[in-house]
Amino acid sequence: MSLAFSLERQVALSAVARACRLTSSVFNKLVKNETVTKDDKSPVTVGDYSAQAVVNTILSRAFPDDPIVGEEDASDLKSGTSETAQTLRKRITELANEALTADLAYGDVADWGLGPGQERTTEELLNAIDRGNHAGGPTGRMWTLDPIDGTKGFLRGEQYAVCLALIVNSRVELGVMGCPNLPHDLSKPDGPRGSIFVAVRGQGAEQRTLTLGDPKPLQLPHLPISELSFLESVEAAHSSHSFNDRVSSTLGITKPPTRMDSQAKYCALARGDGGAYLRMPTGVGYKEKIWDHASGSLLVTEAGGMITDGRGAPLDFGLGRTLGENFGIVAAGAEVHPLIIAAIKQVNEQKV
Ligand SMILES: Nc1ncnc2c1ncn2[C@@H]1O[C@H](COP(=O)(O)O)[C@@H](O)[C@H]1OP(=O)(O)O
Ligand SMILES: [Mg+2]
Ligand SMILES: [Mg+2]
Ligand SMILES: [Mg+2]
Repeated sequence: MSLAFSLERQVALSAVARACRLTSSVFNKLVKNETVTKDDKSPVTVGDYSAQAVVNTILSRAFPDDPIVGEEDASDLKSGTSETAQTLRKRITELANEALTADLAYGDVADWGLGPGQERTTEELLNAIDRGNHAGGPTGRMWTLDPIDGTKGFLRGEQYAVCLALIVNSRVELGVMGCPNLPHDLSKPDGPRGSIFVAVRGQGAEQRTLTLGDPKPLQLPHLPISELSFLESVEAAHSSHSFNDRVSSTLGITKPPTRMDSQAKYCALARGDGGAYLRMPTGVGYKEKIWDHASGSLLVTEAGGMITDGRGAPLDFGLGRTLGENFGIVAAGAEVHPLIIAAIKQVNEQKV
């Protein structure tokens, strides 16, 4: 008898591993005009588009009936007539095809449309990106993809993650994250780096190499307050650093926060770095997206930790493309999590 979601896990690992090779190689070659600004003022690069094209192409071939909720869409790319738009389309086609046609590697199956000779046309690849336009919702199977989470970190040469999760009836069942720049040891930032993380509900969490070898099970250690350090965003606009400071003081945490872009924070947490991830909104109005938390939330719970919003409510992945009214994120070891929720309440009460 095979384990639940074993095929989905194999496909997702293969897709994320290929996307990570693409994003790592594109970083060194990015040139002017390969990064554009979206309507919400956030950046998107040829790396984000090509990685979404690669992952969606593989998913569509392996699971043709599964909808995908992906961050990027190709409408501007398809309609653009400028020289920049034409260059972007050409680059995305080259990069995605390079990744899709690379030799079969560990776990790959040629039937997924991979390997030499499996080139796609520009139109096919842009349509694959747009397979990510699903609206989400409470029932059925769906994948959610952030092809580059933490694009600002990616552009700085710092942390980012390729994040893919399978949601069934609002519940995350499988999560895979590739972190090409994450140091194996955070205290040695110039040492070896790059890992892929995977979790399946009820089957635990593990860390592997970027070529999917050497699986290591992950278990969140119990860290006393004296050893805790909050994992938080680099970008001050994405989560409130000052609020975290106040929660930290309330809890008696003395270690400085560890700032890191993207869902790499969940990966660091799951393997025992930091001990807690706190993300409180900087203002009203921003709704967290499901692709920004689905894979990370399962990784943390399968490593023995807990995750809720800032008020202690469960994250709701069945409301559409966003987490709806969930307010902030708290992820930590099971012993520390309730203490953080209590400290947040205390800080909020002091404010009024
Ligand atoms: N105002 C905001 N508040 C919270 N998160 C945001 C905000 N704007 C963008 N984000 C998202 O936060 C995530 C990165 O988080 P972090 O700063 O912790 O790395 C990205 O997915 C980013 O979206 P985007 O992918 O569009 O850049
Ligand atoms: Mg992204
Ligand atoms: Mg993101
Ligand atoms: Mg983005």
